[in-house]
Amino acid sequence: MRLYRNLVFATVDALGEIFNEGGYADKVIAKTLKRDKRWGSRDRSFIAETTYDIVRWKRLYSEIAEVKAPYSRENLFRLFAVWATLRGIELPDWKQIEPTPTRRIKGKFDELSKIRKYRESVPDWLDELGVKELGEELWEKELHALNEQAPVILRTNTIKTTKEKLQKELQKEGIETESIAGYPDALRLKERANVFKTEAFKNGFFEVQDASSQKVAEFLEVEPGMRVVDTCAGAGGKTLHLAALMENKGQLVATDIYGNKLKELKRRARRAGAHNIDPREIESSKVIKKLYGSADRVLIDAPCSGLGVLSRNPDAKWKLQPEFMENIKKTQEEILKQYSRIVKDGGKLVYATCSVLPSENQEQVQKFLKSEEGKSFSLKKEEKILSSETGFDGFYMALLEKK
Ligand SMILES: C[S@@+](CC[C@H](N)C(=O)[O-])C[C@H]1O[C@@H](n2cnc3c(N)ncnc32)[C@H](O)[C@@H]1O
Repeated sequence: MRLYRNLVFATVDALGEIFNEGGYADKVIAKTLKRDKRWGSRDRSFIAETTYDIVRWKRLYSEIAEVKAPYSRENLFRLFAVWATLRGIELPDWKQIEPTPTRRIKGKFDELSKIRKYRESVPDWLDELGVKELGEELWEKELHALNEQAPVILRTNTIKTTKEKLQKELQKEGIETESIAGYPDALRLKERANVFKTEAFKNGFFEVQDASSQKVAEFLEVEPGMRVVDTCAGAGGKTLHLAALMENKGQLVATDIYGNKLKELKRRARRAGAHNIDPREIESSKVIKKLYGSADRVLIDAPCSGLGVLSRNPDAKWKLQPEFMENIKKTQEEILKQYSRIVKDGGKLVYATCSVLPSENQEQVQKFLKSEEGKSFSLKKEEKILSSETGFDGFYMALLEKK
């Protein structure tokens, strides 16, 4: 593989923003890719994938390169040199890249790979937490799976098309996909491609959504004509799926504390042809109180650590802090108690997270069931999805019924 100066420099700039200025990898990469209109799809995937790789393996590569935060430009080039060397790519003789002894890099890699926190590249505190929550063996497997590059999965928008028709449309645009057993609306890309550029996307025939995430809306057992509330709707990944399962019939209230996310939801809903969504920003507790006792179905896709989606969001390893973990658990507990009151008698509630930690998942549900607010609910079923078992995101979902 030949290394192109402008692509490597763009990657190093992106890494500087992520590591030194706290930028979010997805946003920084999206901005970087806008820098040069002449970049083709290969150039763009070089920048995106190399940046994600170095973010993913930050601790391991820093240890090998003997560099520390805050990273000087010279140090960022060192990290890049480690990345290239470990992939067998010949380093160019640019002045920014010092001659790096390949044998030394590989030797250090072999030595550090014996220790999990370096091999899987995680901060000490997170490694300790993972072991405490899942046990040594399961954490090791899960962490390894979460360091793999995530596959690209689409969810067919059944409001507008069928999976078979979508597959043909994409094929016409040069994109090959395959079905996934057990996931009725999902298609997996055989090769990575920028699906957002396709006519099929512009026409609202699909959304990009991980296979595990596609299970959540199904778990809620919605039916056309119901009154459903998606309490932590964000930009609407699951809201849009719920709308499709409800066949656009009934009422789907989508709330979130961030109005800008709901704006994005509205845009996506228009593209998807979903007409039964009523977005409501939670500006005060009144917005939720007004909904008490009114819904057949309630989804709480709770804010969480996001540890189950590390494969698509590897910078969370470095951005998460122990204090955040404590606070988010309190938020989850409060949200469950408050938002469960939206469910009417005989109605159902799904509590879901994209975390693999029992303390954010089954332990929260158990605590809720023992609380005053949870007394009238019973647990119907729950599913713990591990990335090491499915190859998709780590997720948790529980279906509760109100007596
Ligand atoms: C896991 S994300 C939701 C993802 C979204 N459901 C989807 O499928 O695309 C959690 C969401 O909860 C929102 N949130 C955080 N605290 C909240 C609260 N107290 N009430 C409602 N939403 C909240 C966040 O803004 C975020 O959008």
